[in-house]
Amino acid sequence: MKVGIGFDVHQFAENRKLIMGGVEIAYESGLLGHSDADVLVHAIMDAILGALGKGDIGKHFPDTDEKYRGISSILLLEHVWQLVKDEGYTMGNLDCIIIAQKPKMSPHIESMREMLAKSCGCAVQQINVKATTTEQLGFTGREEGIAAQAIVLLQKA
Ligand SMILES: Nc1ccn([C@@H]2O[C@H](COP(=O)(O)O)[C@@H](O)[C@H]2O)c(=O)n1
Ligand SMILES: C[C@@]1(CO)OP(=O)(O)OP(=O)(O)OC[C@H]1O
Repeated sequence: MKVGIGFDVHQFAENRKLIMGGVEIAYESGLLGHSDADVLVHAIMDAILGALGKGDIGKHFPDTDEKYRGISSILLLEHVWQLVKDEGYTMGNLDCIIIAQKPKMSPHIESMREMLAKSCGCAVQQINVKATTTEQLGFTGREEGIAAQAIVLLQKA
């Protein structure tokens, strides 16, 4: 078995789509990034790469490379998941948390789980997505951005 953790933060920006766990959420602003800035998927990829001992997303997908501009992070996750398969591992379970004052994530959680399970070739039941506010405290509480954390357990296939 291999375990890994991931964490990421992106700031809010106007005229950007809000993509979370591969799901587009209708909201007044989105997140800024070189990619689609899907902060949840970024934390998940870092957790997976950590479990594999293969660095982080900045190493695999540098933000200086134009080919990643505006790219769907779900596509990047599918690439990372191929590395898992190449190493002979499969999903044990993935747990993650979105730290956001707004918007409300709960209506979108099931769609996110389905997207993530599809990308990682596993059952929805192996993926858990949670959300919390920080009770108006800190940068997330001031609605300056969104953070996400993830932990993954990989098992030998
Ligand atoms: N952006 C968010 C934040 C929270 N939720 C849901 O609300 C519950 C209560 O959050 P607290 O921060 O007040 O503890 C939380 O457990 C989530 O179910 C959400 O959907 N979106
Ligand atoms: C995903 C990448 C690559 O497009 O870009 P961003 O969307 O800026 O995300 P970040 O978490 O800052 O770092 C990884 C990047 O290399």
